[in-house]
Amino acid sequence: MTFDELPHECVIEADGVRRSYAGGFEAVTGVSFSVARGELFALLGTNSAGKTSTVELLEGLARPDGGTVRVLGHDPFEERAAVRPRIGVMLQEGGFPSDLTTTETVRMWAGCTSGARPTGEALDLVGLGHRARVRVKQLSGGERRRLDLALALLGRPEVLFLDEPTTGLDAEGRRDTWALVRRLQEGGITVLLTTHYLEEAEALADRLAIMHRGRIVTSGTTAEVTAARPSRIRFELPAGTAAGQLPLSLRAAADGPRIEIRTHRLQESLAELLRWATESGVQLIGLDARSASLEEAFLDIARSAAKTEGRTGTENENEKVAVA
Ligand SMILES: Nc1ncnc2c1ncn2[C@@H]1O[C@H](COP(=O)(O)OP(=O)(O)OP(=O)(O)O)[C@@H](O)[C@H]1O
Repeated sequence: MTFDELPHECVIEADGVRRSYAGGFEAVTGVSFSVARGELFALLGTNSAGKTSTVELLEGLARPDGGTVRVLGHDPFEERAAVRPRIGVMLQEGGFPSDLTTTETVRMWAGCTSGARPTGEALDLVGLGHRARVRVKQLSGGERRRLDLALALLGRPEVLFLDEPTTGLDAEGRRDTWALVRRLQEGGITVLLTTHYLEEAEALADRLAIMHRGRIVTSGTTAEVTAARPSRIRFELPAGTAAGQLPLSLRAAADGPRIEIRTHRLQESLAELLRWATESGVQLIGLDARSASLEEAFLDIARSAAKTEGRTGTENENEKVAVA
């Protein structure tokens, strides 16, 4: 039996989950997914898609208004005492008393954590060992996020919930956090990550789901999510050459001199374009060909969902998408 054929223990399960807020607004409208032991699952979404509202249910912070959630085989709200010691939670915004040092903060937290790591180990794990005596108010935004992470890891959790863990970190800090998350995953931890950074999901996630307006629009591995999307070839034509001169099969969206060809047959389309350019003596300026990325899949989903809802493209450009 290969590894893939072995039955994987399901550690996180959401089945038809719903959540409404006061006034009747339904923020989560029937979300289902599962995460196997040792997997990293990323929950992505447009602004206000309902990611945090969903994750809070899994963390046991609220009871779903419909459907069921299970973490490590338990209801995280009803059986909080069984679940809480085995999970680590890094909320979007942690709040610390700002006059305490990082060591005092970790010690205080350790007081309410069973089987806590030694303070120095927790700080070293997130690269804050050298900031042990610094007061929280003197830490940078990125260092505070790392302190949040140290607290989430204090009880050696089996399951880690990371809600936008790298927001506010610079590129180096973000990559350090990714490396740490990978190390933790190698040690067998299961991770549920929400992020606005598509590159972060691409770098870390075994599987992911994209949410929009309270529901999951698509899910799978990055390859599965991007498979149905077209690849893209971009270039500019030199002065004196018009888009109309391109071979018929490559007539493309032209925006001034800039041409964009969307194709499901990248190799064939590119070969045809290069043959035409060589035979016609045309120099393609800034030629760039790439397979569909998660970013494109995300934008496509946001655009088509907006169209279905009768919103304009201009409005939709406000959807928060960041590429680190
Ligand atoms: N306590 C609350 N009371 C009322 N509405 C709320 C509450 N919390 C969230 N909402 C609404 O629920 C919707 C989903 O919010 P949520 O924070 O879950 O989305 P999100 O995907 O995490 O968003 P973002 O990525 O922008 O942080 C939003 O419209 C939000 O305004």
